[in-house]
Amino acid sequence: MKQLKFRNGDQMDAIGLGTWKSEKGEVTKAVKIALDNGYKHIDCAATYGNEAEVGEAFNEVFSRGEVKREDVWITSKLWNNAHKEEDVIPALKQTLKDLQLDYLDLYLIHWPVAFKPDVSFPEKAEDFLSLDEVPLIETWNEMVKAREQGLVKHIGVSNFSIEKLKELMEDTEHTPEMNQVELHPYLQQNKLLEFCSKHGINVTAYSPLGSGDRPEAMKAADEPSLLENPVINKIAKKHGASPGQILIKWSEQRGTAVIPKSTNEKRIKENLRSAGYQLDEDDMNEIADLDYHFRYVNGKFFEMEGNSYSNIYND
Ligand SMILES: NC(=O)C1=CN([C@@H]2O[C@H](COP(=O)(O)OP(=O)(O)OC[C@H]3O[C@@H](n4cnc5c(N)ncnc54)[C@H](OP(=O)(O)O)[C@@H]3O)[C@@H](O)[C@H]2O)C=CC1
Ligand SMILES: O=C1CO[C@H](CO)[C@@H](O)[C@@H]1O
Repeated sequence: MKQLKFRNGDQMDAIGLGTWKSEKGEVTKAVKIALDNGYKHIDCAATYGNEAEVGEAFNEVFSRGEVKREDVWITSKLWNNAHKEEDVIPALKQTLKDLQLDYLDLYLIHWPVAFKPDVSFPEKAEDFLSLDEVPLIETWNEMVKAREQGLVKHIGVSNFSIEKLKELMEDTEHTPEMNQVELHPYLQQNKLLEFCSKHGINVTAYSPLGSGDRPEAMKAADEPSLLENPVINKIAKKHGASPGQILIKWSEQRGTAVIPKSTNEKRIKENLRSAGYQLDEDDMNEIADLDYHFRYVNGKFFEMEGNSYSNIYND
């Protein structure tokens, strides 16, 4: 499997396990299966509501001693209601407590969007704070402090467009080390990848399989299926792989990290085995033609009449 290199020489396994929508009753088992079967990279977030259950798996596996904490890359994310200076490190400490860890490998600002501290998920325009009220640099400076204090090894962002990255980088000498964004054959993010590569920012691909288990309210009526795409299925047949494995391999082969979510034992194992395939030039060219600029996780749920957020992705 490919490794992503960080500026200080640290390395991260390209394929990790996602945990959004993994039910509390299932996620402990899923993370244990992953770690016992060779995963060395787990993606978490406070807003997934299951960090305590993920932490039970870490505690059990690390105390058994076969897999060591220092051999696993653990990412989590600062939720949008803790962007204020005084809220960032307390939110991180809560995540560390829930995950039963002393440090994270990577901590990300989840979105370039801020909510009021008592809002978990916004329902109306008044639930938001504008980026004039809580500038991203205020939040970022606390992320830098968290890294200086050793609470996290690396810091980065998520759902940041090129414009948002540029704005932040104008205000700081501490360039983000990671941008985690939606990325798959229907949203290939070529310009963003080029920008990130130029500035030494690693990229992680989220929703690589099309996020089929998202809440219905987040789905468009006529959205295209990645797993059922005929080109992906033809390439899968050619290699004796599953369509999911081709989608995961495609991201890994392009040099990004990729974090498919599963709580199913067979698919957890199958997804890690994606690394063993190799896509040839014809496969890569055919997949390159599928870039429809289509988003499954549409930031429109943060764009409300009367708030200051519009066109979050600068599409
Ligand atoms: N930073 C951000 O804003 C975001 C980050 N993320 C992160 O990325 C992760 C992955 O994205 P996510 O949106 O969950 O969706 P994915 O694209 O990973 O799709 C998950 C769905 O695919 C199914 N699945 C898993 N493996 C296979 C397979 N081999 N073949 C067929 N179906 C499969 C899962 O079902 P089953 O569990 O039954 O296998 C589930 O229904 C998240 O869990 C989260 O960690 C996601 C969205 C936003
Ligand atoms: O990671 C994510 C998944 O869940 C959230 C929605 O509830 C998204 O905002 C976010 O991007």
